[in-house]
Amino acid sequence: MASLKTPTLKNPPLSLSSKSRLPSAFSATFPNNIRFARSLPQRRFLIITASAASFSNKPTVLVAEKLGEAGLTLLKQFTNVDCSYNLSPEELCTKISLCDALIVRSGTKVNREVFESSGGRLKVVGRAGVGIDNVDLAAATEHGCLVVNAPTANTVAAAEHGIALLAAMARNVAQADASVKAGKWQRNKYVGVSLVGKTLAVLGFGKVGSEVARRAKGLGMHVISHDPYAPADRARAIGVELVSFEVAIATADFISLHMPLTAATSKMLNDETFAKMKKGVRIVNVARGGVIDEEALVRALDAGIVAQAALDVFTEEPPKQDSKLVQHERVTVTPHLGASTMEAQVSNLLNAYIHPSFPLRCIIVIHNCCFTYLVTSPLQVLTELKPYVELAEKLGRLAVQLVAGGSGVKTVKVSYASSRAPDDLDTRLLRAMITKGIIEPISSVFVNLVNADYTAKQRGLRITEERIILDGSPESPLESIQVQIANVESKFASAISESGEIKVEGRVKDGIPHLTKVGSFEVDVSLEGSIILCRQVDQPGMIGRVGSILGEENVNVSFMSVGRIAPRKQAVMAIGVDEQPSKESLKKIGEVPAIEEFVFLKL
Ligand SMILES: NC(=O)c1ccc[n+]([C@@H]2O[C@H](COP(=O)([O-])OP(=O)(O)OC[C@H]3O[C@@H](n4cnc5c(N)ncnc54)[C@H](O)[C@@H]3O)[C@@H](O)[C@H]2O)c1
Ligand SMILES: O=C(O)[C@H](O)COP(=O)(O)O
Repeated sequence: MASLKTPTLKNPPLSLSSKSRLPSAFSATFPNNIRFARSLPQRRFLIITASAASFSNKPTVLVAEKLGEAGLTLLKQFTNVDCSYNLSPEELCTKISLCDALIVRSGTKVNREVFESSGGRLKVVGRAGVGIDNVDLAAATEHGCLVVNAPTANTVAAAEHGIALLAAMARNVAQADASVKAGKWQRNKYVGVSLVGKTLAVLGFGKVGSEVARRAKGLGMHVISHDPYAPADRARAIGVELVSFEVAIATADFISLHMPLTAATSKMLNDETFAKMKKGVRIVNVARGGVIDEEALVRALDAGIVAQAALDVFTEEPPKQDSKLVQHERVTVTPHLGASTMEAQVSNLLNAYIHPSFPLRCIIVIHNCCFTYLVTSPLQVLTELKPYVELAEKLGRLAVQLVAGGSGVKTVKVSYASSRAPDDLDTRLLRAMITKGIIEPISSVFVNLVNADYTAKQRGLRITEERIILDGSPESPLESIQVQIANVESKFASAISESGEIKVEGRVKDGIPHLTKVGSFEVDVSLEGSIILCRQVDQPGMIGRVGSILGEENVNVSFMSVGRIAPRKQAVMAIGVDEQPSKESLKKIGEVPAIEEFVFLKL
């Protein structure tokens, strides 16, 4: 990561007209005229190219722990940055309701209370570092909040610290240093052990573990590793043999821990496992304190099973000053310094803000909730889908408002008609938006891609999807989207199709979502503002009568369309209005003799 610098501050923002200079793969226009990004072949990240002026309403980012200055400077161009360190849990909960994003390191507990206190405003938690064990991921998902980390920013720093601790422990550097400073000269007391030829077991052969292994090989150590999920060929490629946990701990002279803290790895080293280790084993932990049962480690040290330990991380941080483990003579400790190099501190925040995925995950998320979802797909696809995303949400909104009572929605069927091959259309985003459209009008839940499926499941809402393959040109991703709600009554009987479900269908025309079918009636009204649907007996003058009722109240009609079964038979009139008509006007519309039913729907 030494190649990561802070050059972006020197690069002028691209002008909005400079599209031709952007590699097409990363050229896209986003809401609020935010334009991202151009790639720099010589660097490994993308640059946010929106100028600060593009952001009319800057979101607020709470930076709760100290980060590199360069990254903060960059962040300040695009957001209002509130750097508030050492907040108490109560202070964090109070502040969070005013923030769109939160950036933390390992010292801040982002628990359920934090998400609950945010009142739905918090859209992204950025973890400037690797470990996300301090963030309640389930609560984040439930509250529709993305959690993003910077998984590679401090890999080398952590690996180097692991090696530093390994060597310092083997040669009693910290203890000898303290002794000399105390005026002693104890050459015999601090005789160390050599690393060369010794067996090192790396537990967790991920990013940090493999870098530690590589470096240990360079020191002449025999390196084995246990990692149930690591590919053996990746280990073999650097001369490391993957072995079982039992073999690893039984044969190692040194053990270095590099797995995440999870339910499965919690207290992985305990009385039972220490008992299976080679007598005199030495242990390094730069992963997470919780992977070791710390009391058991003290017992193993006292029993001589563990000769020495070097620890950068603790179950409780900072550990109690009188902790037996910390005070143990044969234990070397550092205050969670694994990521703390000058280089890693810069790259942490840059990784978090300039990494190809992070601007999309963070800046777009906090600028436009619709684009919360656009984090894992190529930008062109996302740009192309944008009007369909709007259409999907609006159809969901319309369909649920047509349900009598608005509740009891359990079964929704979505049909996507498209000329594209099924593999060519990822409908997750559309499904999430339909879910949002259905759930939000009838609840206080905030729905987005992160929590859509979870929220639907929680509410017992089953959404099935069907693809209708059309012949024709696959230029546009979709011809139409149809949303059907089964087993419910409608407050607008004409919305019930022949097969008994509430049915609405829409299309995108000239980039604008249109409602094109209600029940069995063809209509055509752009989905902007609000809509009045009327069923009437088809006869002259109806458009004029309703139009003048609305006109009297200065309600602007944006669109009108009539769908009928046959001349002079029943028809459905769809009227788009820019303003919400008063109750009186709606009552007057209902009193027009030819109108048999009507409904007002907010988009
Ligand atoms: N001390 C620090 O400042 C510091 C800095 C960076 C990373 N870390 C910590 O180091 C750890 C590793 O980070 P990383 O970036 O290498 O993560 P990583 O995800 O790349 O690697 C973790 C590896 O652990 C493996 N693993 C999971 N369960 C395991 C188990 N039961 N037994 C053995 N291996 C298991 C995974 O398969 C994975 O390969 C994390 O806990 C991280 O938080 C600490
Ligand atoms: O998980 C990590 O990235 C490391 O433990 C570093 O944590 P820090 O950002 O609190 O230094």
